[in-house]
Amino acid sequence: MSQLSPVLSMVSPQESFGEFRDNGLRLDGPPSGLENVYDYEPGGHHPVHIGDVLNGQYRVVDKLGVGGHANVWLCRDVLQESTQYFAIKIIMADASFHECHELRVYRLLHLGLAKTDAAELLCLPVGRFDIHGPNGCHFAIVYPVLGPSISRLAPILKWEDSGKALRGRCSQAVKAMATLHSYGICHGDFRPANLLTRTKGLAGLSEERLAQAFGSSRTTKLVQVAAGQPWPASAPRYLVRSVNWDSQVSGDADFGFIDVGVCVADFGESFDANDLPEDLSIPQEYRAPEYILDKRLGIESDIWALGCTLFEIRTGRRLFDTVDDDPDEHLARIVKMLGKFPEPWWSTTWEARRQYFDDETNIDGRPVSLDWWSGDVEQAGQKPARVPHSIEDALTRTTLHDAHHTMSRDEVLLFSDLLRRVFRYTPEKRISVEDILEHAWFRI
Ligand SMILES: Nc1ncnc2c1ncn2[C@@H]1O[C@H](COP(=O)(O)OP(=O)(O)OP(=O)(O)O)[C@@H](O)[C@H]1O
Repeated sequence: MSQLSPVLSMVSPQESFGEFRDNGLRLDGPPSGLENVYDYEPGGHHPVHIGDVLNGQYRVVDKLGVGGHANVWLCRDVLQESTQYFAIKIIMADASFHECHELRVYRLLHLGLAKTDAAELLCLPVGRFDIHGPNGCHFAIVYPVLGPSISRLAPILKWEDSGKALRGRCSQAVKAMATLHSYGICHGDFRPANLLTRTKGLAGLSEERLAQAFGSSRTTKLVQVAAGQPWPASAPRYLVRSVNWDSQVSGDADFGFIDVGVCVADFGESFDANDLPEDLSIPQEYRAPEYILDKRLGIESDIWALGCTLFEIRTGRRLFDTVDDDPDEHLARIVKMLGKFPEPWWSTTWEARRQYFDDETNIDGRPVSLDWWSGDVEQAGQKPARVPHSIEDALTRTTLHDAHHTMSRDEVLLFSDLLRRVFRYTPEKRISVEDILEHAWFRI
């Protein structure tokens, strides 16, 4: 979910209050990978401890992830005789309101997607309940348990032919989007972080065995800044670090609980292709130029994000990596790689263009970048340009020194051909998701 509630949409707690938000607690350890301590207050996260039973049915066994507006807990269904695990996403109280974006996933259920062959490619909810706690009322959505993001697989799995395996994951990603598009739904936030792997072998596994597999004592205590106060009901006694999937794959060919199939999650930004939103919270790197420049969204902007995602899955690198999510730098990187924008974008719409490129192109028709642009030191004659000047160049560079993502010259050419069809500036000329699936790159 990437949507912001009225209260939580404030830029950052620090900026909004002019000082650090403080609930009187601090972590007794490093904060990396943990939710914000100050989000444990009315309107924020529900305080959870390992062993808590949610809704009289789900015992919390571990933590699966931390998002902008929710924590995801690994829970065992205590009402079932056989051991079954679920992922329970508990949304912050201030984000648990009727139009909560997380609930958009139910549109997929209403359309009957759970009954299609493609259902296993989509992370669909299997239940829902509310939690009334000290910080308010929280939506809790029950999902199947998924594994790590697809983009982390290549370095941690020891595939014999990682090229083939990664193209297979790409094909599943395309099929998932093709299914959504065939139902008139755009995902809206299609990117590797929202493409998780499925899991296997969890059903029937004891909690002890699970704890052994993921390791215990991944908690960090919370302590009170001013000692002697009563412990606030709004906060847990400790925060829990999310499961470390790497521990599941450090061994041999057995990938532990990870099933390498792709499952698309997070439909919080999804929209109806016939009822387009004005805004989207997809991160800058995956935004199509027509959205950045014209605020135009549609099936084609989903396909642009899919192209970025395919590149990232296959190469392990971001295609358009920007510093500080700067839209102008992003556009400059796109132009550097794909060429001059059409009018009126080039001369009028993109106001900052003259900070990056000359008006005229060179004799090859390529845009001439201004030499002081920090993203491109080509003209200083010192180091090679840091920004790739074509898709082919990007593919060659990113895979050159990375054993997990090496590509043959033939594959570079075929994959560049596919991506050039994806990254057409005119949205209507962009390749459709069905035609992507037919491309020769998938048949290498
Ligand atoms: N079904 C699931 N199974 C296992 N892990 C999950 C599942 N759903 C989410 N996660 C993990 O929890 C993390 C947080 O989930 P998610 O990104 O959906 O939260 P969010 O608050 O909606 O995020 P944001 O608003 O930042 O996009 C994910 O990055 C993922 O690692």
